[in-house]
Amino acid sequence: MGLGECLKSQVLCQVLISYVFLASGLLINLLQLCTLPVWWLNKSLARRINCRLGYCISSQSVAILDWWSGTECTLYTDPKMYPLYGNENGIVVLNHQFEIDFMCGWSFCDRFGVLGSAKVLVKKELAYVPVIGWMWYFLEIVFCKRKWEEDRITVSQSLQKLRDYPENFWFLLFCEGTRFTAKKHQISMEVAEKKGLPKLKHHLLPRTKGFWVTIQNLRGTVAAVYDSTLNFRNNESPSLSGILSGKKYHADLYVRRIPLESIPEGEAECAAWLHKLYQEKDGFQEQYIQTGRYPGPIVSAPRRLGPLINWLCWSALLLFPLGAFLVSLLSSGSTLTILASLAFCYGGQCPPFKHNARGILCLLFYLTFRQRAEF
Ligand SMILES: CC/C=C\C/C=C\C/C=C\C/C=C\C/C=C\C/C=C\CCC(=O)SCCNC(=O)CCNC(=O)[C@H](O)C(C)(C)COP(=O)(O)OP(=O)(O)OC[C@H]1O[C@@H](n2cnc3c(N)ncnc32)[C@H](O)[C@@H]1OP(=O)(O)O
Ligand SMILES: CCCCCCCC/C=C\CCCCCCCC(=O)OC[C@@H](O)COP(=O)(O)O
Repeated sequence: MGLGECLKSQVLCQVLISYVFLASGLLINLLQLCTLPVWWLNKSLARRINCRLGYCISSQSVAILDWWSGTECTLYTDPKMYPLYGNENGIVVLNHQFEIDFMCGWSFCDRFGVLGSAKVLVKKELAYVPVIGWMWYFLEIVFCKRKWEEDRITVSQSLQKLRDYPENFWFLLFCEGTRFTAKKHQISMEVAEKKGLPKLKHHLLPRTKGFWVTIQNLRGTVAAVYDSTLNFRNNESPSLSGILSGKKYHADLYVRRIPLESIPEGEAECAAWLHKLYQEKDGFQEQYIQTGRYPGPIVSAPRRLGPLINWLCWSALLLFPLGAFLVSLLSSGSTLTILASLAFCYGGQCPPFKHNARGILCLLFYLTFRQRAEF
């Protein structure tokens, strides 16, 4: 193991990264709160400011993925469509299988200049997660309760508000509605059978109502659906903790641009269209598993320096006071205080506390990533 890898695998590094993310995130949340008066004076300006502030948070996750772990993201798409990406509004339909799929999504957003304005339909519970959830509130992210009787009104209202959004945005939809597991797949295929729909091998049966309501409300605002299929090389299942400890993965994303006019308007026709799309997506997944690649050419969408610069600036800003505090602690000369601090910092690496340190570090992520067993 080289020096770089050894450094990245240190729990202390991961604690420092998390500290920078949390401290800067809360500070940015506070700044977002301060933009509230601007909303009443100049809504468009408030939205643009919040895009920049949101970028300061989400691009840290991109920096961890692209620069800290060195994960590579390869794009398969029609080169003729490439100039449109980032220069129009799009609805992204993505498979939901991997723990870090949202990070790869954000990385592609950054590569096309729409990271600050990226939107998504997320479960309401995520709105209460500090930093990310609070940031989303100011970015006008669309929350759903996964109770159609309520969502049909609230989701429509939130989508209508995006019609005069001042920046180009991508609206991400995980139509499967939850992350893929074997058990959920089995239940979902039973539903498919009851509905007389063809079975899918690599996807859950898509939930069609959210897609239909999105198309209906964003028609005229959004130019196309970006049908996107994500996979990782070597059959890897990447994890957030792997990324944090510097493990490099290789993501492949296949994107097809489908003009919105070609999607039927009626609810039943739109649902049938989405089911057909997922059958095609299933075929692309199968092809990837069999051959290690998607149909179509690879186009270059390189990682950008912005996230790295943003991350380094926040790190410098927030690690400096921490370092100054440690120096003052050491120079205090109190043996007891120094020993207590060392025990606090390194205790997490000694058995039986080894996993506790990571446990504390990942508490926030646990709240977010826990899977609902009852689904
Ligand atoms: C160039 C590069 C391109 C792309 C780059 C890629 C991406 C970048 C883009 C943006 C990035 C931005 C942000 C990313 C950041 C973070 C995102 C992170 C995480 C979000 C994760 C989530 O929160 S996912 C959960 C929330 N989302 C959804 O649920 C969406 C899908 N769901 C729906 O649409 C639902 O319809 C609903 C939520 C609107 C309403 O749900 P409800 O359950 O009330 O109704 P349903 O219609 O779904 O259910 C009733 C019908 O479903 C049938 N049924 C029952 N059981 C099942 C089952 N197990 N499977 C399937 N279907 C089932 C039931 O029979 C009913 O059928 P009907 O025929 O009567 O409709
Ligand atoms: C710490 C260093 C910087 C790392 C940056 C990473 C930021 C991560 C912080 C908080 C995470 C918030 C992002 C939310 C994305 C979570 C995706 C998710 O939760 O999917 C669950 C969804 O499928 C449905 O779940 P269930 O059907 O309820 O099961």
